[in-house]
Amino acid sequence: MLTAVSKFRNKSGLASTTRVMPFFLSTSATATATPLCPPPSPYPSPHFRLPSPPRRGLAFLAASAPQRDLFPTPRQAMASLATSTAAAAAAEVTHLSQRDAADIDEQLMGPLGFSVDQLMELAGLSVATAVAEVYKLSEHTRVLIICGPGNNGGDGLVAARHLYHFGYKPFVCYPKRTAKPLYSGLVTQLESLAIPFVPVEDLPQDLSGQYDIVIDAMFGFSFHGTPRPPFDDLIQMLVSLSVVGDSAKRPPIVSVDIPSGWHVEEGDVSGGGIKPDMLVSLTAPKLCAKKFTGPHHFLGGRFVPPPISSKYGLELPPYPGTSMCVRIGKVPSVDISSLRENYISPELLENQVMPNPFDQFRTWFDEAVTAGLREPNAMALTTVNKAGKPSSRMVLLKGVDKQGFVWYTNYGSQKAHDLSENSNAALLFYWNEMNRQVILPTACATG
Ligand SMILES: NC(=O)C1=CN([C@@H]2O[C@H](COP(=O)(O)OP(=O)(O)OC[C@H]3O[C@@H](n4cnc5c(N)ncnc54)[C@H](O)[C@@H]3O)[C@@H](O)[C@H]2O)[C@H](O)CC1
Ligand SMILES: [K+]
Repeated sequence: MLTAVSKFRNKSGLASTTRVMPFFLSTSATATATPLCPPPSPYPSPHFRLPSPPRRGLAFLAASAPQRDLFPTPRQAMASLATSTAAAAAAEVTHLSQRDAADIDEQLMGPLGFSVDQLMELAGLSVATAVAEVYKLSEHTRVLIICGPGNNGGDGLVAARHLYHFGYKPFVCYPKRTAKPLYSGLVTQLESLAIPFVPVEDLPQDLSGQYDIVIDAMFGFSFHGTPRPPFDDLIQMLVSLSVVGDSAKRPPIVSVDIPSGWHVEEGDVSGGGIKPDMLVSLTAPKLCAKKFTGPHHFLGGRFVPPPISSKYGLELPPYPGTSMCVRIGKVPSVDISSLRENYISPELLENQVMPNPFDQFRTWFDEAVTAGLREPNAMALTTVNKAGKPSSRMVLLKGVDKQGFVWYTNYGSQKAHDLSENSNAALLFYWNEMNRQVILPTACATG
């Protein structure tokens, strides 16, 4: 049986999970022999040696499990997770003094041939991507960016532009504009996107009602002394915001490079400063970042060339893939019950589904591939042994035709063993980005 399912909201606004179009089709016309599933021609016959899966408790599967059908040990799987998130312990990461941060800046923009515009663009992009990684657009749309007079403020202006293009709705408070072409150009770019510039006096004393994120781009590593007006009041506004008890009821504060007002090396000396929820350190964390206790610490500014790394002995986590930011420190524990998604996909009605379930599957599958989903052929396979004990794992679809869905396994695997005892199995494709899933409770055939 093939069941096509799409998550949707019905017209009454009530969330509904299924408007089901069930199809019945046999994937087991030739189901006979055991043990099962050597792959049918023309597919090659892969044979993987598998260690026995753990018999009790959780099986930790590495992300590559679908391809290789491996059961890594929990320790291996956790190591893989740690690498992929590059969750380097903060203590192992180099923290820069104020002097070294300024020196590095000078060298980048001197002998190493960078321009300030370039570095600022990359810094601002890092901030925007880190924010988007943590605060999903669906729940945090309105972003207030408070920009200071120097390059930290410039990073904020650049981040505002990128956030706009990511779909957020930025508002910029930029009270002390610097009369240099770089800054006026950034302002013109934001004006051309109709991004509102909010005067300080128009900001509500309590920012909670109007904004979903507040980005603090007031001061970076050149800050010294105590903040002068109007930044003293702006910082106080963020201090009041950060003392609101329930962090879910107020906009999170994201500080760019340094929590504004903090001593660049000593941190929040008075104890009465901003307590950001997120810090995006640029190039390398400054010494004050050791005092940061919020849940999200990221590194951005993916432009450090080897001469700088070696001269300053920089120990920095690797950036994953093509990402412009990387998390530093441990991943915060999540309240699972608070995770939710508002599905706003179009309805799926029975009369919109193709009469032939294989055609419907093929259409959806091709759409998933075209949309660039990662491993759209990954599917959960559930088998049941003769004692009725079910087990699931991810495998890769290797073919589909009117006879059914094909995947490979070897005779020694647990799934092969289960299927030799009990031909009942289920397949589930889940294409999250498209709000679609396809469920196939079925019987399995030998290939
Ligand atoms: N290499 C990098 O990592 C890059 C980092 N970038 C960002 O640039 C800032 C540092 O920029 P800089 O212009 O040197 O300094 P600030 O933005 O921190 O601010 C200087 C600005 O602030 C005024 N100021 C200083 N103290 C006070 C005070 N007590 N009250 C009021 N005003 C004060 C000062 O007069 C200046 O006008 C770094 O942190 C990164 O965010 C680059 O964008 C890219 C390269
Ligand atoms: K800042």
